[in-house]
Order: sequence, then structure tokens, then C-alpha cells
Amino acid sequence: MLRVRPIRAGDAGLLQQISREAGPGFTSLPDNPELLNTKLRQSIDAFERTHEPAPVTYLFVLEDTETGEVMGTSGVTAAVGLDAPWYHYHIGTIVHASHELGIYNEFRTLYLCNDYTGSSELCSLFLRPDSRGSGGGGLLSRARFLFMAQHPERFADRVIAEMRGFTDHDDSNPFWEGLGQHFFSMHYRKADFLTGSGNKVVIAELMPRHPIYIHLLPEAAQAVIGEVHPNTRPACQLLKSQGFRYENYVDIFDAGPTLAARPEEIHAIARSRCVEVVIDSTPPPASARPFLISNTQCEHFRCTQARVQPNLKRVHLLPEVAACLDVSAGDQVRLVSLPAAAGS
Ligand SMILES: CC(C)(COP(=O)(O)OP(=O)(O)OC[C@H]1O[C@@H](n2cnc3c(N)ncnc32)[C@H](O)[C@@H]1OP(=O)(O)O)[C@@H](O)C(=O)NCCC(=O)NCCSC(=O)CCC(=O)O
Ligand SMILES: NC(=[NH2+])NCCC[C@H](N)C(=O)O
Repeated sequence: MLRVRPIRAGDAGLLQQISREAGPGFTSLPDNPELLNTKLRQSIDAFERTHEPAPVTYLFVLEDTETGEVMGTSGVTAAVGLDAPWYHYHIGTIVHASHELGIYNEFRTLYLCNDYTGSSELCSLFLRPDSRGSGGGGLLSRARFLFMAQHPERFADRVIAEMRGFTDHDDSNPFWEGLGQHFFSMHYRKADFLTGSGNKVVIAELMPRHPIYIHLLPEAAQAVIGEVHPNTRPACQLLKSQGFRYENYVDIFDAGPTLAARPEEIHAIARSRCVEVVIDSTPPPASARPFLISNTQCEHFRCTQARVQPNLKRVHLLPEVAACLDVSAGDQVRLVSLPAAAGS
């Protein structure tokens, strides 16, 4: 069975492999073994010791319980912008009009801002390419919501996700070429790496702070504002189907869109509930529907998908599903129903 669990020291190799495979724009996992090991250690520490919305990242992995193979990651930072400013461009409107001359013009502008300060941020969603298209990506993405529903005191009252922006075949980004490049004379790949290595603030301080009129940017730069990387469309779709929306905030380097939602608007958080486990070897009835199910632990968090038919108080789990979740009869599990296509 596939399950999501917190990352452990033994998963260092997977993190490194993913950071190499993901390429530029996957800012949160830069290709640098030392930085990745620090992220891994901080995540282990966060599960064990942090109890409030602090600038710590919880990292999860997708594991095949039969083979022990790990094939993907996802993460959530409990609160961003509390130790260093967290920047976005907000797309606004400025009107220039002269009644006298009969001229009226609306211009779209980019405003540098810190509006998402203090939010929780979903990040680091990646499934190894040969495992895609079979439901693992959905499990990795949504498992975080059951964790957040179970441990709400650790997270903020707004959740965001910065979607990776568009890149050309040569790994360049037209928005960066049209704007950031003028202030740094550095390839997007390098600026992106510096950002992921914790230098985002240094870079941001060198970015223009005054509103930028979008129509003065090169057309290629304008065209990718709010556009996601083609490989990131499934990640975007997974969040939109959970209630996330684009509020006209984009990344200051590659103009990728940021999605946002309140926890109570996120379907898997708002609709999930806890029930008691009954272990039962009888196969579930044909009418059983796919559910996302997790245990209620923190550092021993486990989450999987299975067809079940819970009532208000209890759910019958096959022994292998209970083993996958590390739960026994009488324990509580948290569950929420999935779209029919997601849990096969
Ligand atoms: C994102 C994942 C993990 C998703 O895994 P899979 O590709 O297996 O997903 P899937 O199950 O096939 O599809 C998930 C949902 O997307 C839909 N879908 C598939 N292809 C699509 C496309 N081209 N355009 C729009 N929607 C698409 C499917 O119908 C399904 O929707 P339904 O469920 O509605 O049927 C993977 O694609 C990946 O590793 N991508 C490359 C890395 C990346 O760019 N990661 C995001 C970085 S941005 C980030 O990390 C922040 C966001 C975050 O952390 O969540
Ligand atoms: N616009 C961006 N490149 N933002 C960073 C997006 C990448 C993604 N959120 C990550 O976890 O790495």
C-alpha cells in the first residue's frame, strides 16, 4: 500500500535525488546536500518539538509499504515571513484619466508587498516521474490537510502555496529576463538557487520597490505573469479542487501564481472527522467509497487511501489498512471522502 509519513534521517538520498530531478523553480529543495540535510533535521525536530505556528517546515514522504521504497515528498511550513520578510507582487490597477481630454486608461501594476506574512505555506510537492498519474501525487498533497486538521494549533489561519512559474526549454524565465535580470545580471537558475538557499531577502532588497506598470514590460514577460510551469499543473489542480484560489499575488522572481485559502475553506480539513477503528477482515462492500484516512499521531503520523464505509462513530478497516496506518482496534482515525477517481 502507499502511505504518507514524516520524513526520517534515512530519506536523505530521496531528497537529494528529487532536488536534482526537479530542476530550477523548485525553490524549496535546492540541489545542495548540506542545505537538504539541514531541512531534513529541522523537519524531524519540528514534528517532535514545535507546537505553534513557527518558521519550521514539516516534510512528508510517500512510501510503498511492501517494498519500503520512497518516491515523493510534500511539505508545509507552519508560518512564513516571521524571521525574514516574505515578498510577493500584488497585481493591482491604477487608473489615469482626464475628463477634460476625454482620456481614460486602466493600467495593471505590480506592487511589492508582504501581505501573506504569517501564513502557513504548502511546499515541496514532488513525485518521481515514473510514479506519476496513479494517485500518489494526490495522496502526498492531501495528506498534509489531515495532519493540519489534527494539529491546528501548529498552523496559521491562512494557507498559501507558491506555484512554480513558467520556464522555457533552456530553464530561463521570461519574467525574470524582463524584470529581475536588469537588477542582478544573473541567470534565473542562479537567482533561484540563491533564493532556495535562504538568500531571498538579499535579492528582494535589490528588487524595484515602486509599482511597476505591467504594460511597460516585454511582452514575453507579461505573458507569463500568473502562469504555472507545465509540470506543476496537476499540483495546482489538486489545490484548486480543495478550495484554493488565486488572489492576484505572484512570485517576485518568476511571476508564478500564489494560491490561498483559509483552513476552514479547505475541503479535506473542513469535512474530515474522527471515528473509532474496528479491525475486520471482511472485504468492504461494493458500495464502499474511497476515503483519505490518517492516524491521529504527530511524529508517527501515517496517511493512506482506502475504500471504506464509515458510520458516524466507527470505521471497519482491513488488517493491512490498519497496519499501514499503525492503528489498533479502538484507536481513532481521521477520515474524509475522496473524489471517486482519486482513491482506486
Ligand atoms: C504535482 C505532482 C506530485 C502530482 O502528481 P501526479 O502527476 O501523479 O498527479 P495526478 O494524480 O496525475 O493528477 C493530479 C490532478 O491533476 C490533474 N491534472 C493532471 N494533469 C493536468 C494538467 N496538465 N492540467 C491540469 N490538471 C491536470 C489530474 O486530473 C488530477 O486531478 P483530479 O484529482 O481533480 O482528478 C507531480 O505532477 C509532480 O511531481 N510534478 C512536478 C513537480 C512540481 O512541479 N511540483 C509542484 C511544485 S509547487 C509546490 O510544491 C507548491 C504546491 C504544493 O506543495 O502543493
Ligand atoms: N514561484 C516560485 N518559483 N516559487 C517557488 C515555487 C516552488 C514550490 N512552491 C516549492 O516548494 O519549491
